[in-house]
Amino acid sequence: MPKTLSQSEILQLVLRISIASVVSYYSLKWMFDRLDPTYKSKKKARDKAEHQIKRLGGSEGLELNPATLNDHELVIASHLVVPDDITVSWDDIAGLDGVIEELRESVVLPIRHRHLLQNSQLWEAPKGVLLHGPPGCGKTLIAKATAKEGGMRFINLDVAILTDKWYGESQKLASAVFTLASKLQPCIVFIDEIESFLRSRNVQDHEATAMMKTQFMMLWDGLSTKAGSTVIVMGATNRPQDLDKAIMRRMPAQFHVGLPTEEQRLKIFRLVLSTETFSDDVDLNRIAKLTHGFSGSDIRELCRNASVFRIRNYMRNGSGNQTPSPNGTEPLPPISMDNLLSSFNKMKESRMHTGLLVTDNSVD
Ligand SMILES: Nc1ncnc2c1ncn2[C@@H]1O[C@H](COP(=O)(O)OP(=O)(O)OP(=O)(O)O)[C@@H](O)[C@H]1O
Repeated sequence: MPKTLSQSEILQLVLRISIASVVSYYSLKWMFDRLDPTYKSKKKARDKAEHQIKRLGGSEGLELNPATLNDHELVIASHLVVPDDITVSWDDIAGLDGVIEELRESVVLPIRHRHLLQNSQLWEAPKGVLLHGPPGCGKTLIAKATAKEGGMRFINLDVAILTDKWYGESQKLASAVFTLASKLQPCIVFIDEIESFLRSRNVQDHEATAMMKTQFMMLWDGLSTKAGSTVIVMGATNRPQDLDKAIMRRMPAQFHVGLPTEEQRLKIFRLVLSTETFSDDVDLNRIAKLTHGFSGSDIRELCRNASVFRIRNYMRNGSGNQTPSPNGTEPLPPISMDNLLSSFNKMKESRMHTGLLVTDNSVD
């Protein structure tokens, strides 16, 4: 006759089975984690995310415990930029006063003064903003400055992480973007090259990609209907024509950030050189005229090169050797017109070789 177990024996057995299950679960989890080739980068992202959120808690009193975030939210949070780290403000952008003024009125003021008109749905910031135009003309700069001026947290979303190769991960990450942004609000989710993952849907789309896009839009709509939500998706693109029409509709505020005109280039030159000393012979009007087709980023590069030319001349002694100037105590000479022109000619030449020289006169 089989022996019946006493109550304490049954309890012991249950306890042993429970302990064995827990140990097996964690051992297997540990093993699978390490088998995942992205384990190390995920861990690094998690550590970075925790660090950034703790900093937000310190400087802005954000009450968010990183331990309450799920793995996917932590991956997204690793792209969080803390306002203290945003060094850009409106003052660092030249020649784009019109765009700045509109963003100030439509995004920054409603967010900064949201307590004033809590019940007005008309004075709400748009849930989507699109900045479009050629590379290097200040789209990222504008997005960061808007976050800074609006006192908003900034998630610089890298679209590559949303296209995770593991089935189902993309959707979870897309959902994490919005749940995290809501916890961090007021918050801007910035997506550079937004057309690369929200391009017009077509039949060749992988099923998982199509589902991720649909889910992204549903979550975005969820934000729009949530009263008082201060999460803004800000997209930047060089190819607005490639964007899905449904996405376009979700970004009612759209701004063209084009190649600067001669007048705008002059303003950018003045701004970039405002911290430098330059000689009396520098004619900024002339250099602004010459640099037709240059972006703001090109102008910065031109000035940086001019500064390199200046230092190179300074380091050369009279015989032209690459040796420091006598006893190295002479003050650094100011940037000269010659330095700027040498830099301009160098850039023009390299652009001719790479075919990047703009010959379209419409921007001026
Ligand atoms: N209007 C501007 N005023 C001052 N600096 C500018 C301006 N436009 C561009 N720059 C300079 O060029 C750099 C690059 O600009 P930014 O990254 O904002 O361009 P972008 O339009 O986002 O380009 P991309 O499409 O390549 O991301 C800036 O960090 C800044 O130094």
